[in-house]
Amino acid sequence: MIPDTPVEVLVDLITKAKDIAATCASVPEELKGHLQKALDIASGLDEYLDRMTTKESQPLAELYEKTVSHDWDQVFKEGKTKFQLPKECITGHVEGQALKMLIHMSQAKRVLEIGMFTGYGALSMAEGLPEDGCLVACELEPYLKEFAQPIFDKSPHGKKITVKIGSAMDTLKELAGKGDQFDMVFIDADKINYINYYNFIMDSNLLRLGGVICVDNSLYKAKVYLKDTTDSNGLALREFNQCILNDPRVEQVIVPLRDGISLIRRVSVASAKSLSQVDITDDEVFRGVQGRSILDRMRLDGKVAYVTGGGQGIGRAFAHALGEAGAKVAVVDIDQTKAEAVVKELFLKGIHGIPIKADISKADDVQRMVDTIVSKWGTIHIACNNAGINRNSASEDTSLEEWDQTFNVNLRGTFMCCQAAGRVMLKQGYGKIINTASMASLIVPHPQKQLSYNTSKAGVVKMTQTLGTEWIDRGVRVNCISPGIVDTPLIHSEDLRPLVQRWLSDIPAGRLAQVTDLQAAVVYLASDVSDYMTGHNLVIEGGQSLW
Ligand SMILES: C[S@@+](CC[C@H](N)C(=O)[O-])C[C@H]1O[C@@H](n2cnc3c(N)ncnc32)[C@H](O)[C@@H]1O
Repeated sequence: MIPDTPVEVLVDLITKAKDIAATCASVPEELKGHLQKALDIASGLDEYLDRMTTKESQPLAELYEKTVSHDWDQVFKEGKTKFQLPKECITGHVEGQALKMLIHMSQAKRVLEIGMFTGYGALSMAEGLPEDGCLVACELEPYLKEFAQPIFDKSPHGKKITVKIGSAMDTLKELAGKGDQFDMVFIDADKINYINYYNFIMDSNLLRLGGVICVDNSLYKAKVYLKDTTDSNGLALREFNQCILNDPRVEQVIVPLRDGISLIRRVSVASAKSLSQVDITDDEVFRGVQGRSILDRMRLDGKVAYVTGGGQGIGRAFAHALGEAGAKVAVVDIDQTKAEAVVKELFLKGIHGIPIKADISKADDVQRMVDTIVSKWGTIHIACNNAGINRNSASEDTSLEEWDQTFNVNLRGTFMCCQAAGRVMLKQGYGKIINTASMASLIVPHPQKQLSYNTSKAGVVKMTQTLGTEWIDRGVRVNCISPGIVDTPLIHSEDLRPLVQRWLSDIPAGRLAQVTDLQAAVVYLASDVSDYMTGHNLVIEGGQSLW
């Protein structure tokens, strides 16, 4: 077996040294013992890594078997491939799993592979991609696409892979011409061209900012650092590694796995500025506020939030959205079981949550809610006052009981939440309050009759405007979201079905709102990017209030 990695070279050399020592009487036993130990360490490493790495999927195992048992010399002799392809080309189990892990960790969605061979690396990476992820694999040899495709077709992840046959450089030019961009690139083709691929990828923006290039064989059997190297591939990779080290646009680390994998990350634009010929305005727009890109700035990591009415519908969607953005979330609901169920859902997604039972129309409950959160997590940064009720009646028949009930929850309850959370926020000079109002604060939705609801929600907007202006100079922003008609199970009831048809004809968007349509708005209002917004009523109603 020809040694293919630095460790395999070591094993080869130590084995030779040990064989020589065994035939030589003058070699001390201690030296023989050290040689044996060194051999055990070096020869056991790859086998141990293989054994301790999560088992590959069935399609990958099949692809591996099919590749290593194929007669590649015969294929070449028959003229089916332009080049003689050694089966050792294959990425293999440990490296394949490492690539898949990198895809997961970087949350890459678009991946480019240069040099696919039989597709082991491509399928490993595809397994790490989300459902809507995609991987473009460049390969010179048409034979390899035919070889890999039947196994891709057997895998549920194979549909994410598009194979582009031809010279990789031609494919790169085609992709760049279309304005394509990737989160991760795996370079594993002709070594001499690595530097050309790299330069083209960087110069044509094929790699997004923050994206990663993985380069295989960057230790090239240790030839990159051995002084007596004359091998052209070894010298090319030595030069390649040095070029990357000198490039201010990226940072790199070489992981000594198998034949070495370089991880090269495209870093912030600020460090690349020196390469630019154009006059750059080096400000927060260019660098990002505190060096953070717009999506980063919308993250809520470390923030403490609560959502009232969080046990279902819009509140549940808000709780998930805030949690996905990084916040810890107290799920508050009058129904303890529903609050607990949502907290369990959050937990499954790795989000910290606590369930709190509270009736927001009761002052004691509201104060207990705030105290529970503060004693558990120390503070409150984001208060989503979402709980509300909706009763329908013709105004001439509206009872005072209905009016009071509606106002007690929708307006008085929301005020008590704003006040109790606001006191915590004002003390710390920071807070985001997001109230759920309604499109009914702007228009009179019809044909249903809901005077008390409409009026209470108009009150929520005015309260939001007043608090928003009163507290902004002490770091507390108060805004509200006004959803249009939201698609909930209630709406599909026998009674309401005729109304839905009426409503739809009133909505330019041609459909009701889904709770997921409202999620980005709550994250936006909860994050620092909306700091200049206060007292605002963010209307999300598919255009209904405009008709
Ligand atoms: C080391 S193998 C790739 C192994 C593969 N990444 C895997 O996961 O098993 C290198 C592959 O690059 C392809 N290749 C070489 N030069 C190329 C070029 N200029 N354009 C496209 N593919 C090329 C070869 O045909 C070969 O299949």
